[in-house]
Amino acid sequence: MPWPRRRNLQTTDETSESERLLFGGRLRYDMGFSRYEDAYLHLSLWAMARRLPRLVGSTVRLARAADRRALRTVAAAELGQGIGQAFGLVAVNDALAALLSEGTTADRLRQALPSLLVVGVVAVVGALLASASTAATGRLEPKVERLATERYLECAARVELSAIEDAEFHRLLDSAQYGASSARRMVKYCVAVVNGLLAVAAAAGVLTVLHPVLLPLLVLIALPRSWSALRIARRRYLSFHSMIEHARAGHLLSRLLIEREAAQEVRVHGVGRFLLRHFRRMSESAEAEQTRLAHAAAGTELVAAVFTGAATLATYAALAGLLLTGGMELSVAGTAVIAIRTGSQNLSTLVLQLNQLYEEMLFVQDLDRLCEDAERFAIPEGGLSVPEEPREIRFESVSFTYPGTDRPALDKVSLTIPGGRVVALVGENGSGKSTLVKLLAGLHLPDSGRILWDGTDVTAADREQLFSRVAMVNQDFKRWPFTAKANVAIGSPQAPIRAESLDRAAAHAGADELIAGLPHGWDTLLAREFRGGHQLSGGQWQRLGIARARYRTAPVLLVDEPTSALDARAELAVFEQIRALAGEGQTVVLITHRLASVRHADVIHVLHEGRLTESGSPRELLDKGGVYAELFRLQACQYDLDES
Ligand SMILES: Nc1ncnc2c1ncn2[C@@H]1O[C@H](COP(=O)(O)OP(=O)(O)OP(=O)(O)O)[C@@H](O)[C@H]1O
Repeated sequence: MPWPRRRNLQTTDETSESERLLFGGRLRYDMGFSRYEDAYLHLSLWAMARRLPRLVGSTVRLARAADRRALRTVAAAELGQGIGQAFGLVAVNDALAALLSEGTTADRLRQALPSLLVVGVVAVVGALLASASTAATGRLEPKVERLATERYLECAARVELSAIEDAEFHRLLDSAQYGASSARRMVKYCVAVVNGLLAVAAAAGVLTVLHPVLLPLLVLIALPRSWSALRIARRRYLSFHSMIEHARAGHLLSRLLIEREAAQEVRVHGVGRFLLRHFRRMSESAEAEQTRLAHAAAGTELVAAVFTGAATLATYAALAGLLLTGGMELSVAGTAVIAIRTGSQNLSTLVLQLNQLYEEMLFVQDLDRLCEDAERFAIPEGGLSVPEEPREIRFESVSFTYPGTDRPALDKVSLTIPGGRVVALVGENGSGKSTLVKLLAGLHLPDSGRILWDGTDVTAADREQLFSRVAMVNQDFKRWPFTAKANVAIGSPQAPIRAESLDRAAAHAGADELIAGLPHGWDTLLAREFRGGHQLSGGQWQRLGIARARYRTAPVLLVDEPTSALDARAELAVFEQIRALAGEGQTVVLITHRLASVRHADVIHVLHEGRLTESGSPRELLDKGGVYAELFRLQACQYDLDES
């Protein structure tokens, strides 16, 4: 049974005005060119049936890892119910045969009594087993979801920074997040499918015994519905994938409307109405896609219903024919009707559950694929050891271009960062300073050239060790929505928290008074979205960020615009402190646009459009009269500063 042609799978075509204005164009993936289609969606009904055991197998493995005892209970209870159903049908057959036989009513009832008793016992045992299975499944499901979520988070956390910035990987992150809840539901559907299979097998067995022609007829009844269910599921999944970025954008708009950072502009500039209008437009596009899917599903279901009806008619016609030609007894025909009804009901339920299992499987496969990709993009483990206190860090003709861009952010940069000194990176916006720092920290690797920590090439270095040698405060350092204590201690998250180290780090960053003034001191929650949360100003956050980097006590400190939000006095104090660090042997790489603040740096490197244009001490650069000297004088004029 072939899958629908691609033409039928396209999502609604229009690009909304909102997509164009806010996001620069169409937010739909063209699934026709996607590898997903080939790899995972060319599934015929037969191929799907063949995959089923592997599918159930992988869920069972996950469930076994989650709770072996609960799994055993579920398996035993489901098997018991299946066997019970077969016994039940046979007993119904015997009871009917007894009831329809010759003799008085009392005799026939007496004859049928043992079989009726079996039917009753089977029903009671079945109910007990079903409740045992429900309890165990309820215990199992959340554990399976937790395991799958942990797997998702681990995969996401171990990849290179470039993967996180990659749109394709992001899409996978988006869709795979549903994998964990799908894994949870797969447990339920697996149980239901196994249960359904046993029930269908029981009905099929009874039907085959009654008359061999009845079994293929039963299958015929179920086929159209299976076809339609799988076709609809596949269409839905494909649509989900092609619309995933659109859905994310819609979600983003609704979040922007309520988030704190945007709240002021939302009100003063009237952005609320603007966002709401675009939210509505985006939602309308999504609704149009849902309508398209619903229409397609209705058509498919109608076709399936016609075939199911025809197959049912054929089945009952065959039964009537058998009765009329004497090919079947009346009592047997009675059981056959019951078995066909139960069997086709069971089959329909089975198909529905298989379909749900299939849909969930697609999302679990996304999670699998994420983990495969995460493996490919993973930050490698092990490597050359990185010196604990490097004498120098050298860039040798380093070039780097961000994935998806044409212009190199760094172009053949060669420079030296002497250990235990303050080195300033200076240059206009977009000249490559932050990129240089990211490469220095091992967050990106150079496309060409080498970065050497003494003799150790960063590309071959043990990256975990490299990260442990670096403390970082960048422009958009994370403002963790935790307590002040956690916000500083997170600088060294593996180490036990020491109060005196916290106080020292705070004093260093000029944050000691700030901490003392907080309502609960170090234990004050710095997230207004929680009850009792406290709001810090930008400059206060920056002090905490600096305290965090200080708390980490790594040999190399990378500070990117550390003082942009600080008042003049605090800025001066922070630079004093940073200079003092070099005195203690720490290497400091400092990015700032405040050139007066780097007058006391040991070395200044000036970048322009990704290239190194000047290097030297502040005095040398001023004397040289190049870009630094010009920028410095410009700023000095503004502040009426003297060169000295
Ligand atoms: N994650 C990224 N993906 C793609 N391009 C990037 C990324 N980050 C920076 N760039 C580009 O790389 C170039 C250098 O950026 P970088 O942030 O290193 O400059 P900078 O000197 O630190 O600028 P600023 O002074 O404004 O902070 C810019 O053209 C920027 O657009």
